[in-house]
Amino acid sequence: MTTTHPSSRTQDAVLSVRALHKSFTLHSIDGRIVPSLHGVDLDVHTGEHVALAGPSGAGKSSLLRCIYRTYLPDSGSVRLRTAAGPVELTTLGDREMARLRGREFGYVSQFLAAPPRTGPLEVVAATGRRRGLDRAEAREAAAAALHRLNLDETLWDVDCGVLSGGERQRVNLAAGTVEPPRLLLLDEPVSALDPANREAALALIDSLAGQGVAVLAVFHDMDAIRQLASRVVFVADGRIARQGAPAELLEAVA
Ligand SMILES: Nc1ncnc2c1ncn2[C@@H]1O[C@H](COP(=O)(O)OP(=O)(O)OP(=O)(O)O)[C@@H](O)[C@H]1O
Repeated sequence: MTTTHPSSRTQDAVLSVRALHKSFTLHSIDGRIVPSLHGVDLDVHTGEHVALAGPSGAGKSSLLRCIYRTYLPDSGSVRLRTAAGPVELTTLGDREMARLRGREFGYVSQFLAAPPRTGPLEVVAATGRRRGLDRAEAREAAAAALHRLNLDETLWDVDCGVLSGGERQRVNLAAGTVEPPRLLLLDEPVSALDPANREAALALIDSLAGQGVAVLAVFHDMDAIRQLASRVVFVADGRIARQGAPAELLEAVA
């Protein structure tokens, strides 16, 4: 078991997080401070699949959100290697951040955010277009992703708002992985899926490393971590407690 991963080389990391701190102020409860992250350091490299594990409330989702800047960290650095070179995300302007989110990195949350009266094919194809595909290519790639995740074709033009939780999760994952960016952040991407659909989703996620994508994913499911991860990072109380190969680390915490 290691506390510092041997391949932590900042220079060629796709993602480099340093000394990241985040706390929340609950203004409705006398300004109570809820600590969330305490100085997280993490590198993720091309083709690596890093799984974030740890107890509920440990700070795993907060870490993903601080990287994607859904949450603004209190301090620290989040550096993304882009086509134009390394970019510091914590201080980036909103317009440039929106551009990078479209093309350079993606975040698959547990919840599907789709415009009203929009069907799965359109939602997934729209992400493909933002990632540089033309209209026809985007529809083709979207159809392939939805097929791969076994979403029944009769649902492809149905308002996403009426889909079941598992169907929405598959649409979300299809959108996240279509024409995948260099870094994908996944927050419990298979939590609502039945066994057959879960296997299809895990296979899709597993294929990303071969396409040169770096994946940073939160999983509660230890079997999924064993199946997919090249490294597991165990988060506890807002800190990285341990990290290493899944076989050694999961055995140690079992
Ligand atoms: N928007 C928020 N406002 C206030 N506190 C928050 C907010 N988001 C997260 N927290 C707090 O930060 C801490 C870490 O939460 P986080 O969701 O990151 O944990 P987690 O490890 O992802 O948990 P889980 O596995 O249950 O999803 C928790 O104490 C949580 O209550």
